[in-house]
Formats: sequence, structure tokens, C-alpha cells
Amino acid sequence: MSQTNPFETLRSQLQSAADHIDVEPDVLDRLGHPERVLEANLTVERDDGTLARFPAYRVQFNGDRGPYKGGIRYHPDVTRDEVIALSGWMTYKCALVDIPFGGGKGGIVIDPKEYSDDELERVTRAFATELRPLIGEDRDVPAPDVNTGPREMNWLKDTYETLEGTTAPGVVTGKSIESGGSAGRVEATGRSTVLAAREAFAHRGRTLDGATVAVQGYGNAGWIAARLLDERGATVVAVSDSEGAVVDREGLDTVTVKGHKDETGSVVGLPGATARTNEELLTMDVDLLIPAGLENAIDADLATDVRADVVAEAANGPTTPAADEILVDNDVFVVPDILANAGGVVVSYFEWVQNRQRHSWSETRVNDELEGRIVDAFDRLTATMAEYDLSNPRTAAYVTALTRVADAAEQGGTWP
Ligand SMILES: NC(=O)C1=CN([C@@H]2O[C@H](COP(=O)(O)OP(=O)(O)OC[C@H]3O[C@@H](n4cnc5c(N)ncnc54)[C@H](O)[C@@H]3O)[C@@H](O)[C@H]2O)C=CC1
Ligand SMILES: O=C(O)CCC(=O)C(=O)O
Repeated sequence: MSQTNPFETLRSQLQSAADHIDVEPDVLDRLGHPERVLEANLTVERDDGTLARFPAYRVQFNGDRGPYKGGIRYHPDVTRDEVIALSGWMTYKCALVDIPFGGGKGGIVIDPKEYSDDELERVTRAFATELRPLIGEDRDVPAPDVNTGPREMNWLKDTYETLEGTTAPGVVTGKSIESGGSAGRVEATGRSTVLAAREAFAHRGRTLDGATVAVQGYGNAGWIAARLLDERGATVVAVSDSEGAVVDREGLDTVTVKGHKDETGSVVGLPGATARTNEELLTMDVDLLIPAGLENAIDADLATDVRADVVAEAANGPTTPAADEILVDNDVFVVPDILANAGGVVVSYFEWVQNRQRHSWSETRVNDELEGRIVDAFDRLTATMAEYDLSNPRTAAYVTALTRVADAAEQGGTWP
């Protein structure tokens, strides 16, 4: 698998859209780079009394449409360019689904499996202390991403509020319900992936009922997508994580797989299933493929062997630009990440609104409003494909998103 730099991927995606709209090269250059990058070294005491150092980043990519918004990732392979790319994707994702946020992202270079819960709490609180001058309900609003969830968001909020001497629940989203989180936020990313896949199938005159599905990555996004597809009558035939894949052509019980992963740490070894590699999963003969792991899962070499009709990108940046072209040439409909996984940030927006209003919505209201946003964004995507005669859905998504960000920047007087 080739390791394309995600920041180059982002710039290539923006260029593909700019080729079809009236954006000057200097404006494109500006909108393809972050406004600022915080680089910190978190120093934390380990349980044995020694010190450990963790490089950490928070990137504020663009704030022309509202406060910077985006998750925080804990992973040993986090790099500065990766976090920049992720923050850029957040900028264009928020614009595409038309919520009043800019884009940001954070990351800590850490393998959380190697640390105790107490150590992870100290790391998170150390990061919150570094972030304090930069974040805030109207400035920059973090959220969960890979290897983080409600627990880490609660710690971030608590540290921020303690240091500021106030209550400010909207300073982070993805919190637990008890700490001001929203109903439906944990499921939102997987839910939007399924809604987007449903729309893509409908666009091709098909339904999800009876469709076969492979899901790469069985974390928050992947497992929820798999479970909802299972509930909607699709057959999930393969799932994976970083350790490998398991396959059952008769269909996996998604809840049983989750239980096995919670118990053993991996989907691998699931009783009754056949072991496969991640590459084999990605090239299986299925109707729907959901990459829900990390970037660069589908490169050009692998793309030629992808046999799914629809790819719905739960992960950010799973398809390299070269692979994207091959998939389009092979008539695979790829629902781009900035639409398919936008449910996470859309429900984060709902959480932020509820926090600002000191009010809470029912889960039904959250899910209904999420569905409306995703369906609208999908309709806009297909309308843009038709209007500009585009065969690549991702280019259409960026045509809309880039136009909105460029308009906001220009009208806000970002440059003379
Ligand atoms: N959590 C959220 O709200 C959102 C997450 N995303 C994206 O979804 C993707 C997954 O994030 P989460 O589910 O939140 O993370 P997670 O930490 O809950 O799960 C990640 C899963 O991916 C697996 N994985 C990692 N490397 C892999 C590889 N090389 N091959 C196969 N599986 C691999 C892990 O084993 C784990 O099962 C990321 O790209 C993230 O940026 C996007 C929007 C929102
Ligand atoms: O919920 C959010 O604010 C951001 C989630 C996220 O990091 C993403 O969409 O990639």
C-alpha cells in the first residue's frame, strides 16, 4: 500500500474542483493551506514516576464560515501533514453540509493501548491545558476522532472549564450525555455513512435491502454503519480492524462481532468466520464497500481490483487521488468522505446548539434533522454532477464546498 501524503491528497482534490469554477490560483493557494498550526510537546508523568513526551498538534485550517471544528486523534502514526489534511477536510465538510463552522483538527502521537487510563487522562488534560488559549465555544471546538470518545471529551471540557473558571459545555462536542453530550452523537458518523450509501444506491436504482457489504475498520464509525446496515436488511459479509479481516458469506451478526472485539481486542478469531487480510476484504465481490479505518486504504494498485458498485467513505481520506480516478473509470460510485462521514460533525453542531441554548433534543429529532441534512447534501451533489457534467462525485462535492468557503472568505474581507 502506497503512503500518499494526505495534505497532497487534499490539495489535489481542491485543484480538481478549482478546474471547474472561478477561483483564482492565489485564492486557491490560500484556501489550500492552514491559518495556523499549534505544535506542542506534552510531558506527562507515567504511573512508574518516569516522564513521557508526546508530540501533539492542533491545526486551525480555516475560520471564514465559523469557529474551527474537528476531532482529536490519538495514534502512533499521527503527523503534522496528516492533521493539516484532516483539518482541511473538516473545512470543506462543514461547508458542504452547510453548518456554520470552519475546519480544525488535532492529533497526539501516542499508541493509547500502551498506557493506563490514568496516564491517558493526564495526557488529555495536558493537551487541554496547551489548547486552552486557542479553543472556546466561539473559537475552536474539538470533538472525538480515532481512539478518542466521550471520555476524552469530558476530560477536555472539565480541564477547560476549571482553568477558565466557568461553565462552557459547547467548548467540545462528543461528550457523554451526562456531561452535556447529544443523543445520537456516538452513532452519527456510521448513521450518515449508511444514509449516504442508501442515497447512492437509490441514484443507481437499487436499495440496500439484500445488498452485500464489506466494512474495513470496526471502530466507532465502522461498527455502527455495519449494525445499521444489518438492521436495514443488508448482509454484512466481511469486517476488519488493524489486525485483519473476518468473512462469512452467509452474513456476520454485527452485534456478536462487536462483543468479540470488546472481549478480545480484535475482530480476528471470530468463531465460525474465515480469516482474510484487509487487502482481500477491500477487493471482495460485494455491492457496498465501507472503508472506516485510516487514510490511503485504497491506492491505485488496489483500486483496479475493487469490485464493489458503491464505496461509502466513513474514514477520512481512504482513497488516494490516483485510485479515485480508477474507481470513476470503472463506474464505481464513491460517496466522498466529506459527505458520507459528515454525520459526526452535523450532530456535533446539534450538540453545540443544544449546549448554547441549555436545552436538549430527543434522539428522534437529532436523527431526523441529520437525515434531512445528508439527503439535501446528496441531492446537491448529484445536481452539481449534472450541472458541471462531472463523473466524479468527489469533484462535485468540492465544487460546492470550495465555492462556499471562497465566497465567505471574500465577503468577509479575508484578503484585500
Ligand atoms: N469518530 C467520529 O465521529 C468520526 C470519525 N471519522 C473517521 O472515521 C475513521 C475511523 O474513526 P473511528 O471509527 O472514530 O475510530 P476508532 O478508533 O473508533 O476505530 C478505528 C478502527 O479502524 C481500525 N483500523 C485502524 N487501522 C486499520 C487498518 N490499517 N486496516 C483496517 N482497520 C484499521 C482500528 O482497528 C479500529 O477498529 C477515521 O478515518 C476517522 O477520521 C470521520 C468522521 C467522524
Ligand atoms: O464532530 C466533529 O466536530 C468532528 C468529527 C471529525 O473529526 C470528522 O468529521 O472527521
